[in-house]
Order: sequence, then C-alpha cells, then structure tokens
Amino acid sequence: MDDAIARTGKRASQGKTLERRQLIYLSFRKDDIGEDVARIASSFMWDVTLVHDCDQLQRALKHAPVKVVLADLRDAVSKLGACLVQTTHKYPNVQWVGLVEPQAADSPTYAAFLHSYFFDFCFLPLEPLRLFFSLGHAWTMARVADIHADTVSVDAGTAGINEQGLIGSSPIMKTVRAHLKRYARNDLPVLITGPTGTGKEMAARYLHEHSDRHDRPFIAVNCGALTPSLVQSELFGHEKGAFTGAHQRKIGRVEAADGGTLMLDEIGDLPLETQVSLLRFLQEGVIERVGSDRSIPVNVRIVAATHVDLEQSVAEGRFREDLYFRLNVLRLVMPPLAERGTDVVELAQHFIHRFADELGLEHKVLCPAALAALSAYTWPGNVRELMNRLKRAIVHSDRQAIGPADLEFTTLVSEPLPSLAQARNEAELQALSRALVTTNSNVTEAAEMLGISRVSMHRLINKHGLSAP
Ligand SMILES: Nc1ncnc2c1ncn2[C@@H]1O[C@H](COP(=O)(O)OP(=O)(O)OP(=O)(O)O)[C@@H](O)[C@H]1O
Repeated sequence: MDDAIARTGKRASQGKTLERRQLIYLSFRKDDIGEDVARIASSFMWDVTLVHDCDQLQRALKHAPVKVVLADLRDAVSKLGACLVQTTHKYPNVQWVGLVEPQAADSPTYAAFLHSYFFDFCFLPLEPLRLFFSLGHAWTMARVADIHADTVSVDAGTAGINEQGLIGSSPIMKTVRAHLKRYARNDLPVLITGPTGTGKEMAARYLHEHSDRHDRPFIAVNCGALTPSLVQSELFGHEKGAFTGAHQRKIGRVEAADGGTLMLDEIGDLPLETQVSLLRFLQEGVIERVGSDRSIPVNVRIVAATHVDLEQSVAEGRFREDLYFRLNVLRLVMPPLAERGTDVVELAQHFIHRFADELGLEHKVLCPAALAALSAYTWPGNVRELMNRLKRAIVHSDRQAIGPADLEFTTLVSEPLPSLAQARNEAELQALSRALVTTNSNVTEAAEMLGISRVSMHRLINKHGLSAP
C-alpha cells in the first residue's frame, strides 16, 4: 500500500511543480506512529512537523502556513479539550483530521470532539491511502475557508461587519449589519423593532460604534422602567430643590448623551404625558432641567427601540402620532433567532467559551445531539434565551460535553438529515476513492471503472482535492 502512495505522490509531481504542503502531527504520546505518519505523508508531498503538546502546536501554527493538523486522539481526551478550544478559536480555518482507535469513536466524549472540531478521522492502524485522501480533502477545505474568510473581511471593510459585536454569518444578519453601517453615516433617527431578546440594544450600540460619535457617550434609557413621577427628571435632569428630595442638581440621561447616541429602549412604554416633552426636545434640540427655565442645547442621535407594534399603539391612542413620525425615519427590523439558520450554533459556540472565561470554569463542548437540538428549537426568547440556557448548562453540568438535557431539552431531537447534495457528494467521493484505490491511482483505469471520461475523472479529482496527476 505504501508503494501505491509513493506512486501516487510521484505521479502527482510529474509534469508540474506541486507546492509541498505543511502538516502538523499532534501526538500527546511519544511513540512510533509519528515516524510512520511523517514517512507516509512526505511521500505524497507533505512536510510534517511533529508536536507533543498544545504550546508546541501553537508555536508551529504561528510560524508556518499550516492548513491541516493531524491529531492522534489516543489517550488524549483530557489534554485535547482545552487545546482544541484554544487552537480552533485562534485558527478557525485550519482543518483537523483525527487518528482514532475504532472503539473510541463510540465514546460520547470522542464523538463530541470529532463532530464539533474535526473535518475527518482515520481509524488506527493507519491505512495510508485513506490518510492520503483525507489530508488532501482537508487541505482543499482549509483553502476554501481561507478564500471565504478573505471575502468576508473585504465585506467587513465595506459593510462594517464586526463579527465580535453582532454575531451571525446568516445572510439576514449580514444585511442587518450592512444597514446599520449605512445608517451610521448620518444622524437621522432610527426605529429598531423586533421581538424581545433579538439584540435591538446591541444593534443600537453597533450603530453608535460605527458612527462619528463613537468616542462620545452611548446612553440607553429603558423607558418602560421609568416611574411616571420621575420620568421627567430622569430624562431631562433637575435643579437642586426642584422638588422634595432633590438635594442636588442632577444631569438627565438626554443631557448625559450630549454629542453621542441616546437609545430610547421600549419607547412604546413611555407614558403619554412624557411623550410631549420628548417630542419638544426632538423638535427644538433643547432641554430644560426640572426646576429651571433655562434652555440647554443638546446634540444627540436618537435610536428608539420597541417590541410592541407602535402603529397599533398610535391607532389606539396610546402613542402620539407626531412623535411616532419623528422617530420612525430610518427603520430596522431585528429578525427572530429562528430565522437566522446556523447563527444559533455560531452564537452558542461563542457563548460557551465566553461564559466559561467569565465564570472561571473549564471550557466545554456541545455534543452533536445538543447542536441538533439547538438548531431544531423555535427560540421564543431569542438570543437572551439561548444565553440563559447555555449559562445554566455550563454551571450545572459536570461533563465535558454538554448534551440536550443540560440545555433543558427534554424531547430528543434526532440528527438532521444531510441534504441531497451533501449525500451525493459523499457518494461521489467514496466511488472515486474506491476506484483510485482499486486501480492503484491509475486515472484511465479508474475512469473506465466508473464509466466516465478521463476529463471528468480529472475534474472530480480536483473537485474533491484528491491531488492526483
Ligand atoms: N447577534 C448577537 N451577537 C451576540 N450577542 C447578542 C446578539 N444578539 C443579542 N445578543 C445578546 O443577547 C442579549 C439580548 O440582547 P438585547 O438586550 O440587545 O436584546 P433586545 O432585543 O434589546 O431585548 P429586549 O427587547 O428584551 O430589550 C444581550 O446580552 C446581547 O448581548
């Protein structure tokens, strides 16, 4: 079998100069597989760096353009968890291939690692040709991920995407960020609507951070939490002695936001009698502190948010129509989490690391069934509900891998079916691999065996990153 590999590698280099590829082989055990791996991989154009711990791995990744890490998973569970979290966070495009003993793939912890972090795995004892295909395909996937990341960062430059601030790669969230970035270029009022917990306040902050006002204050006022008796003084401030208990001058929230952005959250809950003072401020750009008749000019950008239907409130006489028209100049709708596709998994992966850091707890992984349950759920409480479930799971679960029950999903959710395109692709790769193995990588014979032309065979080999002649 080694000869077949050597021949395939040799053919691969015939007629053109092929780039040698960098592979890191990570093994926490210092036994002999390393040398076997290095010999086999170098025969098909890989340069192998052998590392034995996470520090060495990080150093190797820093110093060489590595796209694939091959990890020996034997006896490595305890060390591997932290290492995977640390490394995949820092080098998200590097693809991982695992070497496992057949029985290990049945263990829930290994299964969680393999599903969450690994592109592919090979069983031990090592079958060289299987490794050859696996590494080749992983390399191609890493390249695709690099190209995609370049596109996203170009997008980020023009559309102002800040992945850390407002997470989500779904098309709908990309559109949200693009709108916010565009709105950030002017000072017009924005009305953000959407269900509770979808990130309306976060969107307002994002807008502020991308505007020229970003080094001035961002002040959020929860209009629903203001008591009717104090709402005027909270918003506009008061002078000393203005009313019983006003022992000293107080600067209101509107004045505190001068030069920056004022977010009026839950604007639909602002009492009717206060709505008129807010309207006056919006029209004239000046405030008067309670107990004073001096007008103070204040320059703020207004972002209002609500989860209630303001049009309905206007129709029912609970919200002033003139104020509604003042606020509703630019409009943004935050989509429910259930409409954001795989964002739920992206957000969950982000939050489990963030909460573990914040709470000083060990980093955990989400097992495949948990990921499936997260994707299948309807999320009435949106991102806030997701955060709360994850926080509770991290605190309560003693296991390394978080399962559906830890996330309080009582009904079991089955693994999602692969799409037809994925299933076809997988079948195509398998047929291709079998034909190449059977014919010792003879493309003409393999093409004949599969009933396709040599040209199609080459196209498929390239498509699947199998690096043949
Ligand atoms: N896309 C996102 N990326 C990261 N965190 C998010 C995202 N969306 C929401 N969050 C987080 O979810 C929580 C709820 O978000 P936020 O308070 O902005 O929602 P909201 O729509 O204003 O809620 P409400 O209507 O109840 O006031 C916050 O802790 C926020 O940091």
